[in-house]
Amino acid sequence: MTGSLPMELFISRMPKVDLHVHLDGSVKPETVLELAAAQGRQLPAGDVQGLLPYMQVEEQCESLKQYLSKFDFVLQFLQTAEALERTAFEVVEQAARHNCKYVEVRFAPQLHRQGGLTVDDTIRHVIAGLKRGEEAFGIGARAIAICMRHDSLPNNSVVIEAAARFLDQGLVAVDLAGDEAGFPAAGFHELFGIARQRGIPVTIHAGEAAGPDNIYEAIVHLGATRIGHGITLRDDPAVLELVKERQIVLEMCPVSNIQTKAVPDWASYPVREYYDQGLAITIHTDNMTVSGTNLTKEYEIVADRFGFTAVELAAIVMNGVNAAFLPDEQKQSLREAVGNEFRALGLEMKLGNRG
Ligand SMILES: O=c1[nH]cnc2c1ncn2[C@@H]1O[C@H](CO)[C@@H](O)[C@H]1O
Ligand SMILES: [Zn+2]
Repeated sequence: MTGSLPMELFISRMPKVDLHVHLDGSVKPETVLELAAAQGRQLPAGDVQGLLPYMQVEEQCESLKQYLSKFDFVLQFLQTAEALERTAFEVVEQAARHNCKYVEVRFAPQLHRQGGLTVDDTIRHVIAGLKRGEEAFGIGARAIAICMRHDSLPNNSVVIEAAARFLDQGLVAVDLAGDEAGFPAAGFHELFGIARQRGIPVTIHAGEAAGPDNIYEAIVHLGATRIGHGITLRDDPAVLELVKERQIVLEMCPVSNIQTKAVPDWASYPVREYYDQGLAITIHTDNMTVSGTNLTKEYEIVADRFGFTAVELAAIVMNGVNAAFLPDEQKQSLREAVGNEFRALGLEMKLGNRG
């Protein structure tokens, strides 16, 4: 029941959270125009329409690798304090526009050092932008630091050690992203051992471009309590059972998952299957610009294609609230704020789909 609201309106108005959104994949083309001018850099096009092909994947994207090639262009402009602060602020702005109440913005510090910034600098500037966004838009925003799969152990260790210094200062977790098929999770035991030692929460991209063994590795050996995507989970019933048992959260990003060919088509997308099995699934954007998406669109698609009701969508949002890397007290106020908004939309809700 959505009360008297048509589904589309309900979805656009409902409170949401985005726990999986990359900073460099969510830069507005308008902003690149201004950053390029300020930085004295040449652009291949002088307007938003002309820039889009450099920033957004084509319909016929074949793989995660091809998808990842889109990030090179935008990263040139994200090498200064100003650019990091501004783009972090603007991710919060874009999220707030879709009535997102809380956003965890992830980025890879080592990809932003060509202008001489240290890893600590990059984290500081991103957090500053998120804080300004929190104040301007009245929503919550935290950072997640990403280690890149192709990077060296020393470089990635610096990221984890820096993350430890910013823990509870605006940064809440660490992640591993990049070419999953080329660099499986098993190669990162030592790196994420540091995260465990330092007590940093972990989410790992896994089961997106490789099999469920990567999900197993991420949970058992890398300490992940949340999994980015986890699409291939159904290929191994034992790993699926482990995810269920440990209440591991799946950060699903439908539009991106279709583009990277995590599944060949919508008919094989497992969101309904996972939900009905009682897995703690959540819905996010991954990369608003690269994927050409936003939170409203993601929820519209799953509602449309998989027949999720308003009550079910609310349960998915609540799964996200429960999975936020926030201290209990802050999570509780987020839960109350989100619950109140659902009630104002005429929905009596249960908290998540796990009963
Ligand atoms: O869906 C994804 N899977 C794996 N890696 C990704 C995905 N989206 C973005 N990145 C990678 O994360 C870096 C830091 O944000 C991006 O530059 C991109 O290489
Ligand atoms: Zn991602």
